[in-house]
Amino acid sequence: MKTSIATVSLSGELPDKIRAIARAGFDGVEIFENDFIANDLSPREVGAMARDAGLVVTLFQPFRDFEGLPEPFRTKAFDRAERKFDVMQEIGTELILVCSSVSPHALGGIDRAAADLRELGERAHRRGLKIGYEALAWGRFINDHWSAWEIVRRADHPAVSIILDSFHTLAREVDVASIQAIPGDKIALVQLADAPRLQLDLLSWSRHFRTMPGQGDLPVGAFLDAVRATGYDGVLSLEIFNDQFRAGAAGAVAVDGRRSLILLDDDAKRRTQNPTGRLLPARSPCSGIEFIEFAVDEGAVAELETLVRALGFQPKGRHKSKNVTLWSQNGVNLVINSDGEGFAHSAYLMHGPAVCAMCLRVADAGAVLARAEALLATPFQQPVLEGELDIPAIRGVGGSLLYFIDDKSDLGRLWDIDFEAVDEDGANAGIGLVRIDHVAQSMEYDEMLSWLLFYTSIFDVAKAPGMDIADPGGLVRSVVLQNADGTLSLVLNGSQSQHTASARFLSEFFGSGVQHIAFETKDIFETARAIRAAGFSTLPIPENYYDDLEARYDLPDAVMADLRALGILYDRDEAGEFFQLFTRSFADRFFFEIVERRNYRGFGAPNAGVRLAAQKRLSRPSIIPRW
Ligand SMILES: O=C(O)c1ccc(O)c(O)c1
Ligand SMILES: [Mg+2]
Repeated sequence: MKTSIATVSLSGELPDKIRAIARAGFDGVEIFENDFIANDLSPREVGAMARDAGLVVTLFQPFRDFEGLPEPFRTKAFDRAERKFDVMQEIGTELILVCSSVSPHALGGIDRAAADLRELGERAHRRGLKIGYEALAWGRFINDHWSAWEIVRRADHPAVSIILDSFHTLAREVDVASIQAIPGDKIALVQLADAPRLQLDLLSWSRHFRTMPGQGDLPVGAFLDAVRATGYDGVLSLEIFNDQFRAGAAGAVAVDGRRSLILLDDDAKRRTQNPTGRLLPARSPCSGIEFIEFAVDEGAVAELETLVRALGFQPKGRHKSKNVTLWSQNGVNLVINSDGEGFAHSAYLMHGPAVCAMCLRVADAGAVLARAEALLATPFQQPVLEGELDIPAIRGVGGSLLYFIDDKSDLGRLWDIDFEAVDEDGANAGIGLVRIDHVAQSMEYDEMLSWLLFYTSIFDVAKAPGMDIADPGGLVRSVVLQNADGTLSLVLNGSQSQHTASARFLSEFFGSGVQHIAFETKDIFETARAIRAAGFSTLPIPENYYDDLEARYDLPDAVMADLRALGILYDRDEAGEFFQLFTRSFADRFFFEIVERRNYRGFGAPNAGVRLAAQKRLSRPSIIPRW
């Protein structure tokens, strides 16, 4: 697979874009005309810069409003094209993208357009250049690949082919099967882009909201399958108009682009009967989170231990060579690391008391690491002592670590190998927590698509439709990623406002990370009472909330009374019921949630605004006087 990306997809000036594209490992670059015009290097210098960076210039684009013009516009359009051919020859690229006309002067008529393209093809041919004709979804007369193909077919010139762009086809819901009627050797280039489903006019949707394949909702995989069925084996090029990406870090966006193409290609190969070429290691099934690790210092360790003890955890193991303790309850494991060296200590110095790592239980840890590396994740290693395990790990959100263990190697005996068992009170079964239900990570809004692709590409998790949740300081975007049996659920939260809890978390915490961890209990009322008995109060919930619950649902009086007394929130869907409560936050950094599910698959979204407001009241004095 040869890959390329349009310069319009990235931030910066043309040289920055070219460097970022080369560094991310693309084979080629599409020079977007506006980027070229605004830059002060000559066409020759731009071409040399791309080639020196190891890139082929796959395309010069776009050439607008060409076909179907009456005179004198027609002659002018051909003159303009000749000038662009000059530029292309200096840059050293063969192919120009002609996009379907939106000109008010254009006349319709397939044969008129075909004749214009034939003549343009002939002129290009004389200079050793080629034309690729693309239908813009909002083109005046030509707005789908099928009509564009009819024009290219009738132009009937060896230098005139079609350019397919997944956005234009999928946004209009043109049947991708029709692509298979186009001969592969008449496809000059394939541009790929995804997008979230939005109720928006096609042009605004395309110019502002395109995403990398896999980050949106469009069936880009089905589009690629149809393209491949034509025999097309040429370049796959990303063309992503996206406001966030234009403002983001070019290097990171380029890496996301490469990741999306590696994934798309691998997924496509897997769908074919006899995949050729090398496949990535398959997504290894994940059966849950083996442990969550907190980095603290000697000062905070006692406070955190008091909290986790109140939540029913008992010390069960001590690391053989580090200041690290395993706290457990019914197979739910928390690791508290207050060692003065190593990764956790660096994480503590950087972020304060925080979750510094999570460990996933997978079928094959080595395969997950290999897949992650092939998908451009950053592996992590630190020295371990003789006899201790070297647990495979990669960098995750906010520089934290994701460890992987499996049962097919010694990694499955982690607690026996690296830890010495402790048993203070073997009979203590905790307060009923049985599972890590989900982990919520806060991040910059602009990072969300990147981490979404990171998780969905490496693991067997799928995204649920995103939601906007009202924080008193603004809206918070929330996306749930979950595997099929629900053993791994990750919630990504980000907000554009600077005033939400999510945003405050980032600024005070020096970066993204875990903001809360939810545990499942089989009896939330008992669990809530046990937390109270341990001397901890939970997040206070306003009476107004309970009055509303009472009005909405016919819950028995005794249940209502317990909900009120214990600060438990409630939700219901078609399938079942949901109960949740929250601890007060630890060091104003992170908090725990406890949930009880009775056939309910969601996350209590209707309650999130109430929770956020309650946390806001506790977190710090409001600047708005209360009277
Ligand atoms: O938005 C546009 O005008 C535009 C230009 C060139 C393309 O290849 C495209 O897909 C869209
Ligand atoms: Mg395009």
